[in-house]
Amino acid sequence: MTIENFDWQAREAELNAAKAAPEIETIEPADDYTDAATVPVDSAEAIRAWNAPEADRRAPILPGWVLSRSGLAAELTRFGKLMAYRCSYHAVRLPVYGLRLAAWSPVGTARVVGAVWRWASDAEGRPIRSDAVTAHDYAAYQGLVRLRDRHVRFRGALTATAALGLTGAGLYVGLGTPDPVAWTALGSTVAALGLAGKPADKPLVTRAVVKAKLRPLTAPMVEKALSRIGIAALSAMSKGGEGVHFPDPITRDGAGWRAVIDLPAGTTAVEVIDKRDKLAAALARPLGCVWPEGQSEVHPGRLALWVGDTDLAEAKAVTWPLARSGTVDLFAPFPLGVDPRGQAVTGELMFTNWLVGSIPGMGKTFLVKLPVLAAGLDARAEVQVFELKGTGDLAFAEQYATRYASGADDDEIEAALIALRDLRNECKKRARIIKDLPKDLCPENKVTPELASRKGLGLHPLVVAIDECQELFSHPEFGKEAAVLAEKIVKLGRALGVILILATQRPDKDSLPTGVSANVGTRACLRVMGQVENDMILGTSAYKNGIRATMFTKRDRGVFYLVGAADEPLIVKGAFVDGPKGEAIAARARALRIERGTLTGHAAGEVAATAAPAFNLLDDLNAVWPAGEANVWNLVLADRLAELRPGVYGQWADLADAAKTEALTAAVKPYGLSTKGVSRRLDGELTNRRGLAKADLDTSREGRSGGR
Ligand SMILES: Nc1ncnc2c1ncn2[C@@H]1O[C@H](COP(=O)(O)OP(=O)(O)OP(=O)(O)O)[C@@H](O)[C@H]1O
Repeated sequence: MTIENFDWQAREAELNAAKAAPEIETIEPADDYTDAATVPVDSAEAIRAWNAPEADRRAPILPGWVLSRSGLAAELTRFGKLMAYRCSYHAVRLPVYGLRLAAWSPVGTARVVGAVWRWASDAEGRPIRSDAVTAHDYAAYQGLVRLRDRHVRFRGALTATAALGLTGAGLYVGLGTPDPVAWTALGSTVAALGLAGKPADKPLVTRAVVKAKLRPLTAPMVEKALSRIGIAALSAMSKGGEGVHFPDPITRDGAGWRAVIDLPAGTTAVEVIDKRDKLAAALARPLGCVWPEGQSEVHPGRLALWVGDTDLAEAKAVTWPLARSGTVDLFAPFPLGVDPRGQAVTGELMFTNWLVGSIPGMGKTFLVKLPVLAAGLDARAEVQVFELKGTGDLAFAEQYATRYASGADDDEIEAALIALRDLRNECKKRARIIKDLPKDLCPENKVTPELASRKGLGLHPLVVAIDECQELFSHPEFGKEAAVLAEKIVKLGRALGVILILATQRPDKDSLPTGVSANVGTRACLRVMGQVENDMILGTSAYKNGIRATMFTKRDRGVFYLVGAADEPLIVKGAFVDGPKGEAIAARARALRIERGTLTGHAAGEVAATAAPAFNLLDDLNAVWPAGEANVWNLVLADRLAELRPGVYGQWADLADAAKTEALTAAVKPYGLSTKGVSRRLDGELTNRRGLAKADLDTSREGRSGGR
């Protein structure tokens, strides 16, 4: 449209109509709005109608440390030790305090005598009497003098009596035979006079405990610290931006303070966790005292900040409650360590596999010791240990383990592989046993404590620990098979009482199969250097959710994130069991097995299972058997076996058909299996070759598997 043909009249009418319209548009519900921005977004009706879910959060009646036995013991011990220290400190200095009091007592005597004299002579009335004289008010003066005389008479008599009494007592003490009462009276009098004569600027006792500059955590402190850690939304607080909110009061929690904070809208707890070191600097506390955690179940912007009195890394090593005595029921939790508040943390072994990871030297092997020892202290459990570093860190387990190997060579790595193969078969065997059990004995199709306790049934807990498992999984020859087996065991063994504990110092996808890391239930991660390792051990998205073992420093030995043991991820300082203690506990584990009659395998001096043949032909045949076939030719089976395990049967693949048939016939003979003629139609012609029957194979396998 050009300016010439613009309809001025229409436009003017439009403007007039607009002027006449009311300034505020009233909105009727039935209006047909075309402009969404004009629709009110807060509906009072909807708010009224909303039946809000119960969201009260109740503060605990008693602080956490009172309810936990270890927390209470820790607080009482701390208080008792402090008191004992204070008493000894002052007891040693008692003579000095006595001398000080004796030295000050003459001045004290003078002060007391002066005060008594002023009182007895009614000295306080003197200024008023002087005022009456100055004012020539003789009547008032006479009244005051009478009052004074009355006072002086009464007070003088009282003072004289007291003085006589004290003099008598003094003479009695001084001239009579000294007795404890007399000495106590004298000492108390001198002490009281000494205190009365104490110069105002000199203390009698020196301070036993000079308080560290620890101040209670307060809201302004937290706000100030948060505004200094370099997060824009938090820095804006000091310039009048949106502040943080404290939904709960800051409370004492264990040996530290706990603040729950709602961060400004749009800021997540993870952002703060990421800046833990800056937060510690802003609070002027050691890094090991400052433990921020997210509470994503409430909302991602909720931060729980715990500031301890002492550095977790500096704290004394945690004693394992089972170190001296006690047994374990693997169907119940066993002690693992303490959280930063000092509260006990437990772990479980039944129905959950374990994955432990960290960079070298942070306490991984010490942590693996705990479940291995706990399994030892349950006499029902069969324990197998493979320590593929070769330093013998888990050698204590030789006392009770059915299989044990320590070393970084192929022999030990192969021993671990053989154990995995056998575990896989054990899983199959147990699955069959469980399937055949009456439903009332095994309602959930998994091992129960009763079933695990039945001797001979073969459903006892079977715990297999592989330390430095990256050596196995990244092995050029055994790695692939081990990965497949471990994944199957981790997935199937759990309910069958077959538990794997895997520890690695190289959590990457070549050293730790993703099928294994994705299916493990209990994860413990000591210090790692990056997000990938963190998530490999603690689970996908752990890093994103603020569960970051990267925040541990190199001083945090034995400190780890534990996921899967409780509803929430926990920071734990693991119990410390040194070499001699480990041996002593293992000796108890051995004694328990001897008593129950379950000491077998390596610990019983039998030729280690690691020396067993590197394969079990019958199980391998079962694994490659074509589904649904009753009889199969040898040469088909030989080809399949060669494919399954090239390192063992690979040479058969190159043989002629007849030689293949012969080789397998010879190989199965020692197992009591014999071949028979099996007919097949080949290119329309019926061909007969040597083969095996599934029924015969099953009978032989049944015959070889025994119960524990
Ligand atoms: N719970 C703990 N409390 C205190 N110190 C511990 C704890 N666990 C381990 N440490 C210390 O950490 C050191 C290293 O522990 P450990 O040998 O278990 O490390 P690692 O991670 O297994 O190392 P590598 O991967 O090289 O085998 C130990 O010598 C021990 O002194």
